[in-house]
Amino acid sequence: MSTPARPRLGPLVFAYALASYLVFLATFLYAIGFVGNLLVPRSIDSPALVPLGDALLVNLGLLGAFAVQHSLMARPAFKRGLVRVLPAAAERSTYVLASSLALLALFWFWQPMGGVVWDLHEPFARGALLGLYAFGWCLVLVSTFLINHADLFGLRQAWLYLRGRPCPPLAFDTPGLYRLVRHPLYLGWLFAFWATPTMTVAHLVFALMTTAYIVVAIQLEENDLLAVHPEYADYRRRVPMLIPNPVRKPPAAQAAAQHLPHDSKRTTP
Ligand SMILES: C[S@@+](CC[C@H](N)C(=O)[O-])C[C@H]1O[C@@H](n2cnc3c(N)ncnc32)[C@H](O)[C@@H]1O
Repeated sequence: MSTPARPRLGPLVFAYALASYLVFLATFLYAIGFVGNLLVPRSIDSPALVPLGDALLVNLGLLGAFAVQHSLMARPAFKRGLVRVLPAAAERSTYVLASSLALLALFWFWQPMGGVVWDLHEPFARGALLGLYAFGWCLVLVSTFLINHADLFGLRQAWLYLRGRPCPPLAFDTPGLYRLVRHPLYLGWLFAFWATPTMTVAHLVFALMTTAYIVVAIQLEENDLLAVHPEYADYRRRVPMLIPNPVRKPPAAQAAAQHLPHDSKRTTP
């Protein structure tokens, strides 16, 4: 059997993917410190430097810029344009790098606003909210592994390209938490952005705007998923978007109730 030819740009594309992934990792860690006011030089609640109105304008601009970058670059038409100028194997890494840089810019130029919306003093309540904060970030990380961490961050595509192998798209799957809700990763973000013992005005603006963005992003993402995976329509009918339904029957019981065979790993959450 002949070994596949290795593309000339393989090592470069793989190095780019690795570098983009490292930038993402640094951004992810910084985000935990930024939102939680932990260990970073500039956080969401650093001392206010400019008047409230100016700070609000800057922050809304930063959040808007991130939303536009993140959603525009995820659209299939944009991706088609990008792979005319870049190897397809570098497309996802470019998205990861651009999203990380947009977030780092947001963290760096963010203007704290002062003002306290709520501040819990009771140690148990504070501990509980900090626990939910940590839970949110863990949920984000675990969800990336459930979908496919290496694919989500462009490493799989670059690795297969380096080896001269084809990169078939992943089949649609609904593993683990994806059987409870359709968007566990976004749910993790919601926990991470809202669970705080001290809610400031700046933090509230951040949480409100990111929540609005998540709702819009879900619509766009689901339209794209429906176009590629027709079985998503059935999945969407049966599995809640963000809030698990504790009385929902497991899939096997649903199939039995409807006298349907229960055998599909991929299409039955
Ligand atoms: C940042 S992830 C967020 C996934 C999901 N919205 C969530 O909150 O867990 C976005 C990528 O995941 C992919 N995706 C979403 N649901 C998926 C599923 N059930 N199986 C595989 N990929 C999925 C989308 O196509 C998109 O490329």
